[in-house]
Amino acid sequence: MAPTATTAAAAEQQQHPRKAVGLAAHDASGHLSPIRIPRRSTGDDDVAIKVLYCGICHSDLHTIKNDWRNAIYPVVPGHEIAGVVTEVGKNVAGFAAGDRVGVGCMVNTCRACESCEEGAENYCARVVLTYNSRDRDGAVTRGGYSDLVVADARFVVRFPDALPLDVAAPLLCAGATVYAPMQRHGLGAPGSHVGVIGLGGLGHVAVKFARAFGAAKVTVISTSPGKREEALERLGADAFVLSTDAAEMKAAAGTMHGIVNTASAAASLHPYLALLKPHGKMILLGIPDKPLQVSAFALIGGGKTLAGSCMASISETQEMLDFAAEHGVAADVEVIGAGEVNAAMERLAKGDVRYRFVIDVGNTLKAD
Ligand SMILES: NC(=O)C1=CN([C@@H]2O[C@H](COP(=O)(O)OP(=O)(O)OC[C@H]3O[C@@H](n4cnc5c(N)ncnc54)[C@H](OP(=O)(O)O)[C@@H]3O)[C@@H](O)[C@H]2O)C=CC1
Ligand SMILES: O=C/C=C/c1ccc(O)c(O)c1
Ligand SMILES: [Zn+2]
Ligand SMILES: [Zn+2]
Repeated sequence: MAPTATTAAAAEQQQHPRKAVGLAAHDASGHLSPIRIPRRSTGDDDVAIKVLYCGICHSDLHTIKNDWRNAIYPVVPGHEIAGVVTEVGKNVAGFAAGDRVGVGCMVNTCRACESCEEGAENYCARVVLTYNSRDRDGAVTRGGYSDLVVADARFVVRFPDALPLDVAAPLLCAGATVYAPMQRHGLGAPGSHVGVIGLGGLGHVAVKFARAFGAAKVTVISTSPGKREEALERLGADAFVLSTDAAEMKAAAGTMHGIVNTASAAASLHPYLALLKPHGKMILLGIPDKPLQVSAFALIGGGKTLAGSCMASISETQEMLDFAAEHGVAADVEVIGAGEVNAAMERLAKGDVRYRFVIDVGNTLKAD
């Protein structure tokens, strides 16, 4: 006999006896409201974390609005989770109570496939995302818009002391997601010219990492003229191209060794691919709700590469945090209270954030 909703809930309650408070969306309106969520007891390989901050990634907005048609409601988003360890399981050696730790985009994998074996967990076909995924026990994962998370130690990273948690939380997704492919493909390497499409959460951190890598030139390609001055005066970009300005796009054509594409909405790739030098690479990170189209000539002409990249491995994420601490890279954040999260989502949808909202979970998300 198929389990009913009540038997499934009872089973989850038994497996997950702890109660946490979170923020959940119950439908594609994306409206977030308080919810009590079950959390598992701290297992032998687990780390229990008191959440202090959680970044708001555009993937959170895509998911609660069901842009990708994969929402498992109620969705508790959040995969830029920063906090302190409260308890560790008996097999956990690398973490102790009081440690400053984070959880990013994934909380489990199959641990046996080629990707897992080579430390590329982010490419495991059975990766379990921090939220909106089914874990191996069948429970739906719920993310860091909550006051407590319990995660396997394999998927927990440590914040260097030099990184304050509020500005470091967005590095767990935005930072890791741009750092990993930029390193893998040499984007932003010394002597190179790198372009960044989309000056948002991922984009502004990509500019900072390119600067820190020693890029010869960093160009922001943006739909927002209002971001020009800040990109040039404060974020460290050398040039700013307004993508809606044909003359500016023409002047930049054929000048870039690589481009990091973080656009969150569907846009023709052709004008952007034209910015690449011959044999240039575009790394596609943005996940619009509609498929992208590309003509063969846009890639064949010039021998250009279009490559996707998904999140980052745990080792790449820890390497990125250590690099960021050493080179003074952190996110530009607007810290908000839990009660402001719906207004923040509306602003994020309009690109009205400089450049990452971060929820002050520790001080503002509490059980009634
Ligand atoms: N591949 C992966 O593993 C990951 C993918 N993502 C995805 O990356 C995307 C960006 O995430 P995030 O940085 O948090 O989002 P943000 O909303 O912070 O930034 C996205 C930026 O894209 C630009 N943009 C928006 N619409 C358009 C458009 N029509 N054409 C061109 N540019 C546009 C805007 O920049 P501007 O105003 O300068 O034009 C905007 O600020 C999302 O789709 C997210 O789901 C996120 C993390 C991991
Ligand atoms: O925002 C970070 C993660 C995005 C993402 C990667 C892979 C996948 O299947 C998703 O649903 C989201
Ligand atoms: Zn994300
Ligand atoms: Zn695997």
